[in-house]
Amino acid sequence: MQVLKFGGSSVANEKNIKQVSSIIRNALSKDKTIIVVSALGGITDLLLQAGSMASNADNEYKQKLAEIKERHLETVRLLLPLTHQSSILSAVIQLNNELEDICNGIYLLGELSDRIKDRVASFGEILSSRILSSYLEVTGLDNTWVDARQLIITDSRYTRAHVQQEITEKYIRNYFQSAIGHLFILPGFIASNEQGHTTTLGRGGSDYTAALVGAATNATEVEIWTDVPGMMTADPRLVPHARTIDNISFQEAMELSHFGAKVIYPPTIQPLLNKNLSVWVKNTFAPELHGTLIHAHTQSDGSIIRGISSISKVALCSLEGSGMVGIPGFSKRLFDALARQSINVIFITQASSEHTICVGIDEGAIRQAKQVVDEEFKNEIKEGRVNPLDIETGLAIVALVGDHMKSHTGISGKMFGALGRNGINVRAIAQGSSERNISTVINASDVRKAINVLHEDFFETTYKQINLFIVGTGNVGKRLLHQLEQQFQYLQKHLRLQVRVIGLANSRKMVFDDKGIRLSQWGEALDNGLKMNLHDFIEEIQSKNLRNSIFVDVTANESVSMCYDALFRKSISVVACNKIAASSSLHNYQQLKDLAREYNCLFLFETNVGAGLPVINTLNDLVSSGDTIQTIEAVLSGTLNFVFNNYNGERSFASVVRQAQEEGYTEPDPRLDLSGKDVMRKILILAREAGYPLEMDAISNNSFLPPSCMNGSVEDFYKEMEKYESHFRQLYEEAAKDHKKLKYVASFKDGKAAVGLQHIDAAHNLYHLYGKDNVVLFYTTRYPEQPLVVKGAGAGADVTASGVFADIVRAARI
Ligand SMILES: NC(=O)C1=CN([C@@H]2O[C@H](COP(=O)(O)OP(=O)(O)OC[C@H]3O[C@@H](n4cnc5c(N)ncnc54)[C@H](O)[C@@H]3O)[C@@H](O)[C@H]2O)C=CC1
Ligand SMILES: N[C@@H](CC=O)C(=O)O
Repeated sequence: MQVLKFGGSSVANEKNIKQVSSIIRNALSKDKTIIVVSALGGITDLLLQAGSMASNADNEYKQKLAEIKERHLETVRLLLPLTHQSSILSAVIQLNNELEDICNGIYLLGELSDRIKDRVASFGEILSSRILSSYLEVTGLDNTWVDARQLIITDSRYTRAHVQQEITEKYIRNYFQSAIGHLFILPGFIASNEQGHTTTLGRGGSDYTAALVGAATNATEVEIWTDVPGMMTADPRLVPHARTIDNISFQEAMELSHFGAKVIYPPTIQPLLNKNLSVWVKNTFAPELHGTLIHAHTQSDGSIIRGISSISKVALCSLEGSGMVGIPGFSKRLFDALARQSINVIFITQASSEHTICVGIDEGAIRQAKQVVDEEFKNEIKEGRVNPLDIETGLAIVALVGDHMKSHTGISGKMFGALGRNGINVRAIAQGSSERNISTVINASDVRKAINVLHEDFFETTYKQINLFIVGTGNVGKRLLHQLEQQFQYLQKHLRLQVRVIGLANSRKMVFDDKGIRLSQWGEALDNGLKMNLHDFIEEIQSKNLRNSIFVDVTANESVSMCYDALFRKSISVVACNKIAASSSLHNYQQLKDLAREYNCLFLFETNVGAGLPVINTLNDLVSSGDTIQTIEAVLSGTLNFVFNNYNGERSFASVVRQAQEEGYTEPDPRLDLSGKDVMRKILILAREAGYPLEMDAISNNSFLPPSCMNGSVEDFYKEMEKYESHFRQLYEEAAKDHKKLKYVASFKDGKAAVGLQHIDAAHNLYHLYGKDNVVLFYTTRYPEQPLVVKGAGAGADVTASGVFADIVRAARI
């Protein structure tokens, strides 16, 4: 014997009923079959509405009844050929007439008792099962319609009747043992009491009917057919990559169902659990899919976490006070008080200090909770031993569920780590000693992010989604976007990172796309975007509240650098090639680093020194492994190195500088390079990263640029430099006559930093530097004589973009 139960969506209309019949036909080829049917989708609500309207003397109930009647008649008309409609049509009409008589009675009496409610609601399952039975008959599947009220006997708690197990099991067993035939159709949800009055089984009632029948007949298979592919690892509306769970234990199913995965209502499956029978959850509309097998026993398929679920609209109620410590009975009184108001407690925590007890309840019940608890503890509150009940709303519970969590360490650590890295504040925690469920209370606005983060960490072997917000589409920005586009597949395949640009801006425009901006067409997308407003851009990033968000600053703008702190406070990592923040006041630099640490995110600016060269990371590695930086000697300006390598007086100094700008080595304002300011920033950053608390104004700068070149615009600067050509030639010739090269050298020694032009001879470490190269010499405790050297191209859009890219990957992999 096998039992198949079809829910309301499976029999919602003629098309679905035909699909159900093909599943039944297939099942019949294997074994004798009992079908349990819910009402046509939406009908139970309509029936109860009609009853309630009638009791409130609202004439509209007649319209509801007409709607109910028409839905069923229409289904019959569409399902059956005209020649076979008459008997079922008259049965449907007769049942609807009976329903109408009852509702007229309710209208006249102005009263709707629970008993009559059950009577009204029962028409849904009776009608659906009769229609299905007729259709199967007409299509050649002989069957017997069985009135479930004859087999399932309950007490008289109408609307949520309790089944009398023994007698029910006996009736069902006896009936099916002697019944002739292969196919039986039963209305789910309905039963009767000892007086023969109709009762209903409450929430999940049809599942319960199937379980009772399955258990009593020792069915080989019990299948719950519904409109989803089975129980899912998370709510698919929140997590697009949620997948069906193949196997799950009853206990896990119960935990997940309690937390929102309402595919089945496990408590109603208890009869099967008692008999160690398993249940399949299958999709009516994709029967070929595996579905979910709910086992009586825990089965290990290697997964530790089975699913993630959530409950929204949760309020946390905290009872707190010194008067609670060490005094038995407080919690009992709290729970009794809540129970008196039928307030369901969905979450409990109490620290071992016993100073506070905290319960989670539905937000809808907060007023009654406050009233009843404050009343219960009014004496203690008056005496100041307990505070009035504190209630916080706008919360939700997110829970990890899995039987095997108990045999694994580190699950909660991983859970809280993932939430923390994404700035999700955990307000309360509960884990039962069964270790089957770890529940956290978080802000409701963080639920989507939390579930996705956890899903990614615990289930997705595919990839982690990284959400980028990039500001700056100039020389470096353009190359970065190009590299991101080119490397998309590589990152996904080899690093399991799916990197999407969600927000993009320059000084004119900004654009957002939650699915990721198409990088082949970012220019067009930006042109069609909104007028750039930095404040709005940052606010949008914060309100999107996406997991694994990274802000990328590819500008040279101070206002942009001043937004980092707000981003860190939302646990959003910042990657910057913009040097302004790291070379701002020591206080600001330290505060930004502290904030990033405090909010579990990263502040990465490797490209601030040496563009794509691994200068800062090398320095950090030395320091963190216990080395001490004693001296730094470096050439840190790609622009100046390029200029002095290419200038020999044959063409003007200004034209060589212009070439450096055209080739993308200079700052957006090349005066920063020529004045030595850019080099000062870099040596300042290196000194700070080496652990020395340096300020910019403590750095001496032996500049070679005539002060008047700094006046006016960039074009004025070029014109002014032309006027000083003889000055630049003289600088060159003085060095050249001694076979020396001009190098703009940055040094740091004994806590002091200096930058300036120097003559370098061929024996010097800094001499052999070509093109736009940079070189950094670290003399440390471990490298006292021969320095650790980092050398290579130190400017240029491509190498800088690749350094920014590497920082993005670093931030993505935390
Ligand atoms: N070129 C190089 O070799 C290296 C450059 N860098 C740094 O890279 C950064 C960018 O340099 P480039 O791309 O050459 O500059 P760029 O001038 O070509 O581009 C700057 C971009 O920032 C945007 N921008 C400026 N102010 C903005 C604001 N308030 N809001 C939004 N967008 C704004 C501009 O619209 C432009 O798209 C600079 O900070 C520079 O110091 C760092 C290392 C090496
Ligand atoms: N303008 C800079 C670029 C890198 O920071 C330089 O020339 O070095």
